[in-house]
Amino acid sequence: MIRTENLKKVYGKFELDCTMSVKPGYITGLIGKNGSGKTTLFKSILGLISVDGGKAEILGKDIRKIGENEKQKIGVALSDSGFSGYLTIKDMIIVFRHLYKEFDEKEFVYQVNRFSLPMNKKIKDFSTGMKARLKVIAAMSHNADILILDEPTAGLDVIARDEIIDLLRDYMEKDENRSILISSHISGDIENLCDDIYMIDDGKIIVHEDTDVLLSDYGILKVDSSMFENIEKDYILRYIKEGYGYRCLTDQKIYYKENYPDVIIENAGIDDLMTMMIRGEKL
Ligand SMILES: Nc1ncnc2c1ncn2[C@@H]1O[C@H](COP(=O)(O)OP(=O)(O)OP(=O)(O)O)[C@@H](O)[C@H]1O
Repeated sequence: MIRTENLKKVYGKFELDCTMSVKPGYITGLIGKNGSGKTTLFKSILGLISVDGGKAEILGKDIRKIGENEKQKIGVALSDSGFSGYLTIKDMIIVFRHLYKEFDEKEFVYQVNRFSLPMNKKIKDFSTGMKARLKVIAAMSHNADILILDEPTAGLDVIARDEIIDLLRDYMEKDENRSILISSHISGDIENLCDDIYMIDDGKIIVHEDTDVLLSDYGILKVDSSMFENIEKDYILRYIKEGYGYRCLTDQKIYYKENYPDVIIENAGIDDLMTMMIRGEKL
């Protein structure tokens, strides 16, 4: 549904260079620390900024050739843009009736009421949580096949984040060919929601893995210096020297469990993985 191939964007010393894909029926997560390039990648995919090389396709079409029909099938919520603060939800409904052929007004109003969003209040006076909920339900309001959501849970408390995650699950359940590309720097949100995870650092994809594989196969080994000298290193992706010895990231946890029963092996969450991939050294 989305495919990029060496999609490039240069801002001074920062260079985005990303190859990735979002498959139908999948929720694909993009995780990366602040400034790693998530918003730049989304804007490049959507053709909202000029790019410096590579390709991007949405729904099988080059982004530069995308027409009105395809645009109707994409729902977008970006982190640094939104609706004019001077509009109310009532005003937005009028805009959406004209903008989207498949605007589902009944469902949109249902969601607005469900989240107790005020119809007649100017959006600039909404709280962060209200604006975030509105962005997501607006992106979902017109029967899009694909949602592109940049940090939809940023700045929200845990309850509000869960609500948005539930909304996204409901959206996927309605049609098995829908897909979502979502970015976050909150690893828990990505881990709970996504089928497929890309990790971005300094504009480059550093890990791409199925969430299930990531949680089942990746692990952190804790070894002392002599064990570190002797252990099989073919499956160690990164290591960090610490007081007692070494922390090592592997994508073959079972191999070490079977062959080195005395070694402490912890499960690697997404935060551990990101820390190890970014701060750790390669052998
Ligand atoms: N319009 C711009 N002009 C110059 N540099 C930019 C511009 N937009 C982004 N950058 C730079 O590109 C890099 C990536 O920024 P980007 O906003 O894509 O990161 P991000 O991962 O979305 O960060 P965050 O999680 O903080 O939103 C940063 O170094 C940023 O300073």
